[in-house]
Amino acid sequence: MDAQPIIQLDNIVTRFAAQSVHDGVSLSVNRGEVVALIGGSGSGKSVLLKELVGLIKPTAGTARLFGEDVWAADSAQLNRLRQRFGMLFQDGALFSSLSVEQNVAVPLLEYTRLPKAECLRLARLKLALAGLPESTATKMPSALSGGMRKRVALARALALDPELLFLDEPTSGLDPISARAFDQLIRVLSDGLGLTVFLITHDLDTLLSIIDRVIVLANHQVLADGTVAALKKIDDPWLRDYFSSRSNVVEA
Ligand SMILES: Nc1ncnc2c1ncn2[C@@H]1O[C@H](COP(=O)(O)OP(=O)(O)OP(=O)(O)O)[C@@H](O)[C@H]1O
Repeated sequence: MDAQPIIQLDNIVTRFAAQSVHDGVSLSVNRGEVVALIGGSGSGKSVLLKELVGLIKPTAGTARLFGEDVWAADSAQLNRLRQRFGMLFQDGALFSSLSVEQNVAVPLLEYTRLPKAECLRLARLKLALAGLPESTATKMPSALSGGMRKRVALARALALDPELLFLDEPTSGLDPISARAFDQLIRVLSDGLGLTVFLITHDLDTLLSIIDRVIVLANHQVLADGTVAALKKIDDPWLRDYFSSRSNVVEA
């Protein structure tokens, strides 16, 4: 195992005008871990993810990926970093005017010098990795179910063989069976490819089935960091509410 964390946030402070979102958030994720970030609506989970991938600049503190300070990196360094992680946005963010295989080929065309035919061939391999049948490759995203579109977005996030995957609410909008199948796919990919996964979720089933560690954001800071079993023992009102409002799932 790499001694250096793959993700490291130190003392992140985020303010939007008078609104304080983060006030000294520190956390780290090691290679091969599957870690979930949870917290109430508006607690700053998505903003933290955006700060990590170079989309929103924190007011203070450092965000490191693979040991490199994201916000001190020049554009060439940032480009290299971007090729080492994949990101699955909440809505999938597929290009509606491109076919499924063309969507998955976008990062390959952008970041490699491979000929287009080779990019499309690799795209079809990634679609298979994401559990999609060959017949989906030439379809348009609008012809697929929500679960299949998520898998296409996952295939695209895997296009450049990333070491790290960011997922923003991967199971939102999926029926329970598709959600569990998607969870298992993430775990299989993490175990099989040694992928490090950092995801935002509200889905307790995801936490219970595939997550190694959970980090809780509340009151602008990290409230807790540990396994689900450890978190359930913490005497905190937010955590108590979180688990009790979902107790039927926990018992099941
Ligand atoms: N670009 C922005 N400019 C100003 N305020 C923002 C911006 N992005 C997010 N915010 C604010 O920061 C706060 C945290 O937002 P964020 O989307 O990170 O919450 P979240 O924890 O992901 O919530 P949810 O679970 O509902 O998705 C919110 O109050 C939001 O309105």
